[in-house]
Amino acid sequence: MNVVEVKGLCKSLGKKEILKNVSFTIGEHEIVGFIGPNGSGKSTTMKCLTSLLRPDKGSIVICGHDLLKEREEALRYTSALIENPGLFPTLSGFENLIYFAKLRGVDNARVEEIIAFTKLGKHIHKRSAHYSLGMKQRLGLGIALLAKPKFLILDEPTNGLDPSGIMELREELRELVNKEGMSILVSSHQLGEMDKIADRLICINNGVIIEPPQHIQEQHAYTFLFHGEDQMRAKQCAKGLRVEEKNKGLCVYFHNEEEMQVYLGKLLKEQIIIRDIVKEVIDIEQLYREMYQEEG
Ligand SMILES: Nc1ncnc2c1ncn2[C@@H]1O[C@H](COP(=O)(O)OP(=O)(O)OP(=O)(O)O)[C@@H](O)[C@H]1O
Repeated sequence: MNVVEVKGLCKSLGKKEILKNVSFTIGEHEIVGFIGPNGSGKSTTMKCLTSLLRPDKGSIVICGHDLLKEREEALRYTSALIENPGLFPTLSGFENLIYFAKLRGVDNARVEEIIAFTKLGKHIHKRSAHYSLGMKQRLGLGIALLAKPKFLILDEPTNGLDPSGIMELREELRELVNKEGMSILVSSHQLGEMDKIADRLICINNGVIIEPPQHIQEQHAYTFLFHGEDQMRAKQCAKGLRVEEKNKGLCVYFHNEEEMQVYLGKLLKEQIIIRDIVKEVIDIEQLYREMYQEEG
């Protein structure tokens, strides 16, 4: 079942058409990266999903509830962190949490769980005005999670985070999906980061959803080295996959690990011996530039 179904979303702000017939779905337990250049319509889409903006046309269904017709039901399953976490700077992290917990009718046990999640330790009792951006983000995320949403929206959560903060966020999001069964839509214009965080990407440019090129979807590439004629036989085993013959061997692109397992199984069956395997690094940033230059 899809957690989110967006169909034919259109939104103009002033005289400008910002979203042009935007449609996509998000499945259960998925982390979906929402990428696009500055001003492409990511925040506008997210604001429509949280009911901060009303679309001119189209429909949004969250956990089976139509956001335009059954707003309360649909939003009961949704939580969002859009732009800066809206914290009260003079209150401590703990007081901020208690305030939002009361507002949402959340019990103390859940507050304790969220305090542990934020990993703020003794800082939880310090004024949030003194927190670093990473600490504010963690507290903001904690507040968004208080009511155990099924669908979490994060608008550029990596903004201002250093590489270790980004790595931590990645692990936290994966944990939320695995332990709390959440689906997450996370936006960024940093494709490199999104590529690591998300299971799948939705790309937007100029208010229009565009297909990521095939090579972005093939996120695993390995170069295999074989003896003599084995390379030709290995190529025949790769029917349906993209392959490139290189001086050093045969580079094969896979969409996921399972596809690679199937390929390795075929090599084994054909008794083709692999001399070496090298994981290729796909220059995702370069692909991104090409993609938006082509579209723009
Ligand atoms: N209130 C408004 N009135 C008119 N135009 C607006 C308004 N808010 C946003 N826009 C325009 O809508 C377009 C899309 O903005 P949006 O914030 O959705 O993009 P974004 O993809 O989230 O960009 P960024 O990555 O910079 O956050 C931009 O061209 C922006 O200038």
